[in-house]
Amino acid sequence: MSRLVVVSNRVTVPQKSGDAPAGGLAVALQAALEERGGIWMGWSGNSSGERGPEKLDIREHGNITYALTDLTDTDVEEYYHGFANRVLWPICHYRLDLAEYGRKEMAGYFRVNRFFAHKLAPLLKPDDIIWVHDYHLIPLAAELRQMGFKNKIGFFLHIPWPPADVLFAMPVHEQIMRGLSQYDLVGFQTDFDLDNFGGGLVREGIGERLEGGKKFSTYGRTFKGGAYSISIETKAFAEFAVKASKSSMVRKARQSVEGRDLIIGVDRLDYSKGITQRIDGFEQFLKLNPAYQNKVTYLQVTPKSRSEVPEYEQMQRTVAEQAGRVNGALGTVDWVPIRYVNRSVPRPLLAGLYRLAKIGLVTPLRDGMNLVAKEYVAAQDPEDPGVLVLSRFAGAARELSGALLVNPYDIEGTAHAIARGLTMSLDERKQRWEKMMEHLLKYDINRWCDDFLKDLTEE
Ligand SMILES: O=P(O)(O)OC[C@H]1O[C@H](O[C@H]2O[C@H](CO)[C@@H](O)[C@H](O)[C@H]2O)[C@H](O)[C@@H](O)[C@@H]1O
Ligand SMILES: O=c1ccn([C@@H]2O[C@H](COP(=O)(O)OP(=O)(O)O)[C@@H](O)[C@H]2O)c(=O)[nH]1
Repeated sequence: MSRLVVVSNRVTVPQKSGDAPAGGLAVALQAALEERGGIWMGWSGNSSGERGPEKLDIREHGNITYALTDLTDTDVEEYYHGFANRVLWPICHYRLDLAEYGRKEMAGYFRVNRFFAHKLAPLLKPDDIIWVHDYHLIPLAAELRQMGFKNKIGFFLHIPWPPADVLFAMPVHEQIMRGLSQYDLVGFQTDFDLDNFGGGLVREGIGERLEGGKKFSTYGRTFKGGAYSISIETKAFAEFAVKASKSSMVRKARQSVEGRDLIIGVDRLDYSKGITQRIDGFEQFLKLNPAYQNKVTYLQVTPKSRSEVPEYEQMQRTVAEQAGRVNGALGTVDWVPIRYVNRSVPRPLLAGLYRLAKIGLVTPLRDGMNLVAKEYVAAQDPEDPGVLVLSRFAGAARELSGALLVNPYDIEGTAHAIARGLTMSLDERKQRWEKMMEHLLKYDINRWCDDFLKDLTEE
């Protein structure tokens, strides 16, 4: 069997404590690679004023070889903060208003991709299967092809792909599309994203959809496309949640809510996650349903993310102020309606908290998939499952039809869904949960990985 070489910007080498990293890509790739073994190459997360050592930092853990490279401060500024997170991220999340395009950042993005290709090249063998992940590294295949590599190279985009009119607002959209054409398979989270991609090629007159959208022809190449919904280790996570719910930390959390119903939200501090609209929805719920005042606690776990990017820094203040305002207005001497935790919580504890919560509130304005939604479902007690309130704009909504689907821009709609979830009969909760759990057991992280690699390697 060919060796698998995974490349992504974010690589998280397991710590001694066994803590899983926050961020779905790292969590999912860790699980996928543990099963198969292989190389995982990417950014170490470190940077300095000058280019670091020539050699990659190689670390072995189980059957995974981690190959890490440092970047310079300028690289991080231009490639990661600048182009990836201030142009591609907002555009792909339909936020043209937040895109800050600059030629310097764009050049830095392409430069770092070339740098990654040169770092990766010495590790590669002719029959390696290369699997590149996410928007940071779209031009990587083109760089490798230029260096003469003929390997099968696949690409998976973890975030949404927008419709043509949104994409074309990005001045370098053509270079980006051209970059994607150098892969053998380009995978998206949902059929909607795949459709947007094909639609963009056709609209711009630069390509064709073949075989009903399963293949594309553009820039002189024909390559496959597909939708592969990323997932979790469903069975293991469910077992994990049972164990975690008996831990002292979760016991303490249970005691601290003093018999109130727990509502949980877990998201990186990111404008795409709809946190401010969600808090408005919760406030509205309390106002419309005063009988629930002092009867529910909403726990929002929100680790800091990309804090050097101005929009994220600003959001940190906004959310903290908003939670403070709601607590000030509606809280009482013995009840704090919103518990806002602005740091990362280890996944074992999260699993137990999900199981404790009557409602999982997952309301992004736009999200590639959202693994938190899947984790919440997997963690539930089959005899007394909680209710998932899920944004229709999360990739996960294409699969989790047992959730209460909401439009996150409709604040009252979210408020009503919370009320509906809290009063739902046990029979209906079970029915909805069983449907979702059955799906997640079948379509878990291994299925995602197998399906993608099968399509990449088969002729
Ligand atoms: O690496 P960071 O800049 O700290 O950000 C964390 C990750 O955020 C994004 O995650 C996406 O991937 C998830 C798994 O496929 C998906 O469920 C979620 O909807 C996406 O937002 C980003 O795409 C990753 O590259 C980042 O590592
Ligand atoms: O404090 C936290 C917050 C999140 N996560 C994990 O980070 C991932 C978030 O993935 P998701 O796809 O929901 O969103 P992303 O952050 O990748 O956009 C999930 O596995 C969470 O369990 C975590 O371990 N600790």
